[in-house]
Amino acid sequence: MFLQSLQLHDFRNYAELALDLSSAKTILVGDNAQGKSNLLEAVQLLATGRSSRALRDRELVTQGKEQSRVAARIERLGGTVELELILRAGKRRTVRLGGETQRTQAEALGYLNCVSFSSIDLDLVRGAPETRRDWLDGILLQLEPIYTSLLAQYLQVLHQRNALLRRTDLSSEALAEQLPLWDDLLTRHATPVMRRRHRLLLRLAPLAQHWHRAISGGRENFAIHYQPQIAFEREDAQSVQQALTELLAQKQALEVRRGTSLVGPHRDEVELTIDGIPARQFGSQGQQRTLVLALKLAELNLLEQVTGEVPLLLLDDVLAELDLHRQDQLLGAIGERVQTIVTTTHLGLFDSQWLHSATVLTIKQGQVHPDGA
Ligand SMILES: Nc1ncnc2c1ncn2[C@@H]1O[C@H](COP(=O)(O)OP(=O)(O)OP(=O)(O)O)[C@@H](O)[C@H]1O
Repeated sequence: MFLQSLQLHDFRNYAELALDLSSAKTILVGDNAQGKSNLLEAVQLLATGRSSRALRDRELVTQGKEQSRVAARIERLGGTVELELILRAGKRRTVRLGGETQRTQAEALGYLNCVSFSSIDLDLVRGAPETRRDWLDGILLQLEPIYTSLLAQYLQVLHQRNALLRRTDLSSEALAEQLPLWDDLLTRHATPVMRRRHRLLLRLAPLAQHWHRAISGGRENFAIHYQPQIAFEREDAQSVQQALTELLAQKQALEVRRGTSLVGPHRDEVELTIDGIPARQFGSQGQQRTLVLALKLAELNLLEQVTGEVPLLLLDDVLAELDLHRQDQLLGAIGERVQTIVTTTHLGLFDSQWLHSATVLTIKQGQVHPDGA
């Protein structure tokens, strides 16, 4: 897969951009706050429908403007794909594929696959469980676009069930009457989300272990496990839903007291251990970085295995965070095959061979100039 071009209109600090990407490696260099991350964010948005930095489209549309346009031309094994996204402050998005408006955004997912790695990802190991859940979801959205609607449906049911649990005007009898319906909906929508997360981690684990051994020199034993609140002994849908229903029954009194849902994939954890010890609390900074790098490289391999296309790699200001050994591992893994866009404030951080084979573009106040301009 190759991202041939990117066009932006009134997106963040870009009034107008038409960028042709011709080499496998592009380095975007510029001072802080010039628009480097904004450009990668636009690519991420086309790949996953989400931004890791913005919660609302309003933040993505240039201040004072009504709407943004983000478009790309992607070369895939099956042919060239034109993707287009219109973002509006406070309104629905429009998604076009080959010029045709799609009914839902999910229909335009899966055409551009990318792995993003930024300094925020260093929180993948030490951050809150939500960070790891978001990471899994971001991969699943690309692997199986239908996951977008599975997750959205679950979150909607969760939201409505929480609203019910918070109601103060209901008698306990009235609540007890209404809850079983919501329990059924919650467990029914929770099950496909959890089964997909579980399967994803089973596939990611050996790949991440391979990279971890390569980077750490095989000295440590890394394990990664899905840790939902229920035992995943039997993973067929019926067993998972049954286990969730039983747990809900146990927690019901507590849920009513707290006024919130305490069971479901919104409480999932992903456990990362080094030699059996949780990396989150006990890993050194170096160990945590090695882990994150191994997870990202595993993500790259998995996307390629499943889609049959080499995904695009977006490295946002992250090389400076890695020591020379880890940089070498990363650059070695990328090799010549993986189209990579890297942002940096200093070209001095790059390996000279890499620098020679890359196209260097300077970003200044939302404009892109060829190197040296
Ligand atoms: N909706 C928006 N409208 C207009 N400008 C915006 C909008 N959102 C962000 N910006 C501008 O984009 C710039 C930030 O760009 P970006 O996050 O890409 O920085 P960067 O070049 O990656 O720098 P750093 O190295 O600090 O991360 C800021 O100048 C900010 O004011």
